[in-house]
Amino acid sequence: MSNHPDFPQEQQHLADTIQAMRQIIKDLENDMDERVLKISQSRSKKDEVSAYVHSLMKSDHAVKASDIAKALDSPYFGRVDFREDGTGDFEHYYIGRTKVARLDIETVKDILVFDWRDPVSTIFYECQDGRASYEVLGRYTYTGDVRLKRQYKIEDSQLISMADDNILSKLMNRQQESLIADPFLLERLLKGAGDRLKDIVTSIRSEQNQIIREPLNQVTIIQGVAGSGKSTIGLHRLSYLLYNEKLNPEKLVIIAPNKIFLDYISDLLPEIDAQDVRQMTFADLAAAIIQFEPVISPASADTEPLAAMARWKGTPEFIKVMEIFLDKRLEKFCLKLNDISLFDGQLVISREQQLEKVVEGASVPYNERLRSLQKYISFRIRNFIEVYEARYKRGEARADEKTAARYAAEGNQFMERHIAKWPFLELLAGYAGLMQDKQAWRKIKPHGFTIDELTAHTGAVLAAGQIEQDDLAGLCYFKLLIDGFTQVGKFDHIAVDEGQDINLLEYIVLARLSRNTSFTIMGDMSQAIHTDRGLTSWQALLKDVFDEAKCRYYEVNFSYRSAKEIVDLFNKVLPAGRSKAVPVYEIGRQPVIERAPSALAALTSTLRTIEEFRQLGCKSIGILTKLENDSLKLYEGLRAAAPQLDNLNLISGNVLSYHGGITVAPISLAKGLEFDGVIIWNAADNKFTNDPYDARLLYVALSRAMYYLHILHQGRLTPLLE
Ligand SMILES: Nc1ncnc2c1ncn2[C@@H]1O[C@H](COP(=O)(O)OP(=O)(O)OP(=O)(O)O)[C@@H](O)[C@H]1O
Repeated sequence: MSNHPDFPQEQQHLADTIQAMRQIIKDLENDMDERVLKISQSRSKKDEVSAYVHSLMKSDHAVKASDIAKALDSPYFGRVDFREDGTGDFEHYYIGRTKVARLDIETVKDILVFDWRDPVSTIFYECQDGRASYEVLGRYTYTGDVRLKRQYKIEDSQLISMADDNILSKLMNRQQESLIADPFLLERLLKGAGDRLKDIVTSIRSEQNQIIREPLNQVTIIQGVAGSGKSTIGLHRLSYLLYNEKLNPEKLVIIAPNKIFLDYISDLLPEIDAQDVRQMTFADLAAAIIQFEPVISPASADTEPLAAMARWKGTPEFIKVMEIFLDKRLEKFCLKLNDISLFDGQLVISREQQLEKVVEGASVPYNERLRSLQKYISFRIRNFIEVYEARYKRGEARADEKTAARYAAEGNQFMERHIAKWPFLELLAGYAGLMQDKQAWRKIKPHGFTIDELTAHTGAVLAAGQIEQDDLAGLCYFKLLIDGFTQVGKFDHIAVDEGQDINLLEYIVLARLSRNTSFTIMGDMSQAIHTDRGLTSWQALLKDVFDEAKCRYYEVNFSYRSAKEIVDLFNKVLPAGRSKAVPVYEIGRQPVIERAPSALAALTSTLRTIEEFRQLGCKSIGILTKLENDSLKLYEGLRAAAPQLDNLNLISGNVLSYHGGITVAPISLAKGLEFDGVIIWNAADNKFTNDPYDARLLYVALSRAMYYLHILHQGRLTPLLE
């Protein structure tokens, strides 16, 4: 690539750019010095507005100077030559991670490098067969010819290599032989998993670019096969939205399945300027809503009828029960309301007046209704006493000090006694009460469990001071109905990863926290491996939660993670009717399937394979088991058999961070992660039957591997792989 005929020219361009960048940094620094002077001059003239503007500009320039300085090593990675229809010459646009522009921008030539998130950069990512267009502010569209698309590898301010026009879209038409010929992408894909998810700014594909640049205020759903870059695209989209919509990162949140996954994506966020975006699991969010850290019951609902109950608790039907419960309670309260007569009959608050206060407003929370009546009564009483006191102080004949004191005491006493009997609801007690109110459940016709089973089970867990994972959404919604979401502000955008594992009620809670129903939801229905929670289909989500929202649904089927040999294998275990993954590169080594006559033999083979993978250059190795217990035993077995193994880590439910190296993990917790090499600990037929649940679990396991896969089975091999 360095023998490209334009190489010397590009070297010169790079040198010129770097020199210009240094000059811009100097100009920015000079400008900052001048601003310091101007700030103090403005202050001495008591012109705080000017001082404020100068200090804003100063900090803005400080950030720019630091960003440009960081970009000196590698100012850009791409270039496109574009001529808008109806205009004269082709313009060269250089694309990098940071915008580099002179202080005064008079023409486009003053922008030396465009940020990858700028509208024009779309040409670089999406140019198809010599034509491209880009949109600015969602209103202006520029269309034209693309003469050249060029990629660069620049390190330490030196041009290492370059290549022209390798557009995946051309290859996409050749589905049969869809392997990518783009050397830059190939190099990137062969780089290995490393410890954390990586940014793909330099190699975003056309179909990914479209998703990243979807408008803010809509529900964007990305359904994609394993390794298709859903998490990566979703996070780049956040970066794009922050940059273009000028959002406050604190108002963006990523909801991910567990802490391990959050740790796994943590390195990528600063790379794409999204480090301040909030990151939490649904349980974290629930704790913020209900305002205490719940003790989650360790028992899992993986057997029927517990799983069926847990599934049901994630449906909108549960809301109906809560509403009936609260409506009835409010109705009962209203029935008990009577005219209030105080102060020798001089103050009467009629039942109708009180009722009006209680039923006022459409979606006022239950406790708030009571509180508003309380405030109203208290106001009327205070008002009466104040007016009476004023009358007596003015010396009016029919008012005296003694009566004023008596009225004040009567008012206070009344408020205390009267309100004490009101049925205000505390969250947990109220939720427990819901489980005891048979009337509220009357209309529910459950499948796979009885209402008595559900209410007794949930009541017992609550009585033990615990909460089940599957009650969190219900508790949040109950909180909404009784107090509202007063403590958690609304988010400008919510990104949900592994979105298939979030149930409808959880989505309903999230939707109530979203300012403009602005979501990016990434997931894969083929990876729905929880029997007790999650979605049954994206259609159900669109219909039951987002029926009134603007929605955009994407399917991505290219698998960028795994080599063709691995993709071919995991495609085999996918249940019929599911979209197959399309591989984009191959490695030339088939996965190995090995029968181990005993657990000891499997352990020996695991150690041998680890060594072999290391020889092949694997930095990260995953050893995956079906169950968490198996992982624990295997980890201990490996520790005992090979104490010298360095960086051997176990992932279990209470582990919060991911360390890379050799990871022993149950498949459910390895979801979302990837490894250079994967060993499946036991793919025997008694572990993975023909059941669709087992098929999905195995699919997740196999698709964690980038290059190498070794499948052990103790006993007969699972029919899924035969
Ligand atoms: N355009 C791209 N250029 C380079 N690498 C890419 C690109 N798109 C995706 N990848 C790589 O593909 C791998 C899989 O990406 P990611 O983990 O985001 O996929 P996913 O769809 O969320 O996977 P899963 O659902 O299986 O967890 C990552 O290593 C990512 O860096």
